Amino acid sequence: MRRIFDYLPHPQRQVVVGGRVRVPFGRRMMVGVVVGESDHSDWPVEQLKAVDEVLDQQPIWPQSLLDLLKWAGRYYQHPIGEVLTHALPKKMRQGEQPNSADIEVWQLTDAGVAQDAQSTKRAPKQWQLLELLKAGAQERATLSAQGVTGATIQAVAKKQWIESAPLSALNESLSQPSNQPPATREQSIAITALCSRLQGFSVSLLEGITGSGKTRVYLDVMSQVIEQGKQVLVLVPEIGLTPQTLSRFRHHLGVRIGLVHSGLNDSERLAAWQAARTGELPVLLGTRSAIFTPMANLGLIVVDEEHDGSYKQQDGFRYQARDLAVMRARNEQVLLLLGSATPSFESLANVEAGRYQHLTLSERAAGGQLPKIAAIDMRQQVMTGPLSAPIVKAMEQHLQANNQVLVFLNRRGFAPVLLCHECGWFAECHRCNRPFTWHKGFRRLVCHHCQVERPVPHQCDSCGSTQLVPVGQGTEQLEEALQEQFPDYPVVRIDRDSTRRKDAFENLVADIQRGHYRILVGTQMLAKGHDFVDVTLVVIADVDGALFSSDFRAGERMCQLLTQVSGRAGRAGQQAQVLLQTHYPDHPWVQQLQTEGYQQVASALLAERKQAQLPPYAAIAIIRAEANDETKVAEFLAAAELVLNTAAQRHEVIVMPPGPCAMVRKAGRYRWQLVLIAPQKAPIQKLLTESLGEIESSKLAQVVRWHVDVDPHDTV
Ligand SMILES: Nc1ncnc2c1ncn2[C@@H]1O[C@H](COP(=O)(O)OP(=O)(O)OP(=O)(O)O)[C@@H](O)[C@H]1O
Ligand SMILES: [Zn+2]
Repeated sequence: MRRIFDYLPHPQRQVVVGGRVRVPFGRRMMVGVVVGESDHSDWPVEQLKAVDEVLDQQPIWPQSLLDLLKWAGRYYQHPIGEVLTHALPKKMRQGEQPNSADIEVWQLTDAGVAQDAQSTKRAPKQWQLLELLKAGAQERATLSAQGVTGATIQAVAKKQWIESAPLSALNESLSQPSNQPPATREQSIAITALCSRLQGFSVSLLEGITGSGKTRVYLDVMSQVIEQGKQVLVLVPEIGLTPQTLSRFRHHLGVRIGLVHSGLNDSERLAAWQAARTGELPVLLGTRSAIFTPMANLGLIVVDEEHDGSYKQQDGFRYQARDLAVMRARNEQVLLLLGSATPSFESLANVEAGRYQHLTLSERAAGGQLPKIAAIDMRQQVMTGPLSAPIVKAMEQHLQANNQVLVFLNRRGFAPVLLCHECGWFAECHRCNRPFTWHKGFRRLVCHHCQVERPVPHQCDSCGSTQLVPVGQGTEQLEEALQEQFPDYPVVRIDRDSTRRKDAFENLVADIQRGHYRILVGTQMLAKGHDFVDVTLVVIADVDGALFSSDFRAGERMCQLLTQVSGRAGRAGQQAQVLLQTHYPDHPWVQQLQTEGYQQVASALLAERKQAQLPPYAAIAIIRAEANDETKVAEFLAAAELVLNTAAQRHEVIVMPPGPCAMVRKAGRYRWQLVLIAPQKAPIQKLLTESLGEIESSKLAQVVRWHVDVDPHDTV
């Protein structure tokens, strides 16, 4: 609900703003957060109920963070109650008291120290755990981020090779920061520039080409902040929290690092939150939602891969964590460091406008040149397998030289369409009107839009023929074909399907690092952020579909993705190559990426945005609605349009007439949207604030599902 509720104070105890209380709500008792005090209410005082129990003597959030949360609720047009709930660990929402003693720490016993690889030969996971603990005690949360499951811990504990340890063991186990190679000249310049800005608020964009050693810059600046006794908050993309990232941070900084990731249980989440909040935790490393963690003594925020789409929450409270980081750094008067090889156009525009400091790393830290992309014109190739002859030949060369080859294809499954050879019928999801993807390994057809599954048919639904053939290829098919073509070189596939099991992703990445595989096939999960030092050839199997997207951000996204994928090659300074298969070698993006770097392509595309008056040179918000009945959706948005058009703020905002989304039907519901555009963000915010109450109170608002998306990532 887009509102707050009034209560009378507790009869005896002091109620604090920003603290939790237990209150009667309807027939239940609920945990609530006090957002303010007032000496009057719009309700008659006899109708007001009193706070039943005061749960916190102190505010849970510092005032600055509570202000940020309130601001976020207003800016993203999301009910403050849900915003505050979103920002709290589950146990806090349930009314529990924070307790940092819940941290589970494990260390080796004497018997554990005595084990060797031989004694755990049949249990490699157990051996991995023993090896990890050799350097000293570790938290369960850090172990799970490195791919160790609870089951493995239990099994090894049962053998009495490990035991739980006090929190103090953790600090003893932290090694002295290890010696690092000297920073490069460009890294030193960036480090000095950043360290001179550690007082007060500012934003710096570190634009460093792939492999230029941005992490090294973060770590050196972080050490300085930690030395001053302050805390650092580091945000990484959803798939960026790998064992490798964690171990780099641990070794370089030599301090305890708190983690916020999806593998944590509720107690661990609460423990990390509390340790950050009290200031005892020097570094908190987490994904999107970590931006809401209170920190007693914040000195720096780092957002790695700041362009990454996973910083935007795509349901419920649709915030952008990078943008909130800017507000948070301002509220708490600290430096915000944004890093990327392919900065978002929003950040580039802020640099252009003089709002952000711009630092660049233009050379690879380990030497060597950034590989250039070379397009292979598919129209002239005779195809015998998924990859064209020049690519197969290049792969052979790189594999024979004992290097790894990465093959990128952003399409999961075996084939995107299963077609009847006799009549042309194809298996289609009736809830989305889109073809099913055939997953050969799971023996299922899966709709990639609504996740619904069905068994693979043996016969055509229409003519009964048994001649069903796959059309197009996904990573599963590519993996199979490559393994056949290169039987001597082990192939691994990394995508959402091959990493479904909880620890699978961490383990596969670790195995790639150890050189267990020579050919790596995968989607963007494989393409971003990893430092695979043996990869010397990157093959981009297919981009043609991405060239036809109607979203105005399609060009930006494609250039970012291709630059990031290409950047996995030659990171240890070797000669490296990137080959791209396309039927459209003359397409301007493909052309530009071959001859120029991301910077040039970005500035050309930014100029187009400016001319077309699209973000980042304009602001957009979308109201989306969906329902089983299409007329209801259309009616609801038409009514919303009317409300928006009669509102006082209307003149600065263009209200586009409602229309169907590009994918008009999904999971059985029809989807329409209404787009608002204005030269600035403020008028849109004012207009929405003024109008949403009325839009929400209409009858149709209860019938259709709808939401507001401010600064949407997807606009079609
Ligand atoms: N000063 C240095 N001297 C030698 N090697 C370095 C130095 N700094 C970083 N490296 C090495 O260079 C490689 C690339 O560094 P890093 O992964 O930090 O790059 P990055 O800028 O984050 O790249 P990307 O954007 O592609 O993820 C790593 O193997 C790292 O160990
Ligand atoms: Zn579907």
